[in-house]
Amino acid sequence: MNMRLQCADIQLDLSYPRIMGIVNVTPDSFSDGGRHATVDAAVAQAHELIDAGADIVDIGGESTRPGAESVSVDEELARVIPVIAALRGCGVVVSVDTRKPEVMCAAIAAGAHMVNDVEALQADGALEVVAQSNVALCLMHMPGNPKTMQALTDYDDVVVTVTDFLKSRIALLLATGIASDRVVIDPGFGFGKNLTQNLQLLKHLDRIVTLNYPVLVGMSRKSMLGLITGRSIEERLAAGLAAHLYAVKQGANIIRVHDVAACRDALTVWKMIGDVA
Ligand SMILES: Cn1c(SCC(=O)Nc2ccccc2)nc2c(=O)[nH]c(N)nc21
Repeated sequence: MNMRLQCADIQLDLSYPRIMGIVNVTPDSFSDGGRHATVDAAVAQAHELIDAGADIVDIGGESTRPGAESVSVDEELARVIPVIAALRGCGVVVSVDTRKPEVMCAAIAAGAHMVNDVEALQADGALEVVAQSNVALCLMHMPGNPKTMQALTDYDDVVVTVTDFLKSRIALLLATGIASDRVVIDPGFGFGKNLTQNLQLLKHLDRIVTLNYPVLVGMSRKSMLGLITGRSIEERLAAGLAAHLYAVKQGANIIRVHDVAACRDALTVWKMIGDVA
């Protein structure tokens, strides 16, 4: 696996696991509802996560939870672009979490270093937009779309299906001329997978790691953890740390989390063990 991820003008050293902090710029995330307040709160949240040790902040304007309402291009632009612009020069990798090529284009122009696309750049025009840039690209597996994915859990072997999907997306990007040191892959925990399938993807994550690209995983607060522990969304930190450390043990390189400070401590312990003789 290439140990340095090209994120526009930032090279991210992946010789040890990195943390992607989650920033939701969705009014439902902040009680006040007003967009200006939402943007300001999101910028403040990003700085909090950076201070807590995030190596990447992932700025998302459209919730992709099962059955979530889709957001117009203009609304998503109005939410995420001001936040990305405000983070210019913040010192960490700024990622835009979007499926829309128009949002990718504007985000890259506003200074984003990475595109995190839960649909793996399948939207018309997405490939062309990112091919003109040097941003890092996270390709995640999701069957169908957020509205249909939960009905699409009939896999013969979920690990084979996900691995084959990621292989095909990588091949397409390389054929488009995109440099391999920009590509990150992600099995998409919770996207069109039942509990058993999520656990199989975690247990056999090494088979995705052997594709020889950096692997990003995101299980933070997700329902798979709730199903196992019975905990509510606010109470899933311990379960999330356990799951993410198992993924790191299997070779995951980037962990997408809400609770950056806790994850930082867990990965600091991990790194110390790795660095000792
Ligand atoms: C944007 N995005 C998401 S959003 C879903 C989520 O956090 N749901 C959720 C959050 C909190 C509680 C319950 C569910 N998950 C991933 C992921 O696993 N990988 C990559 N690359 N991007 C991702």
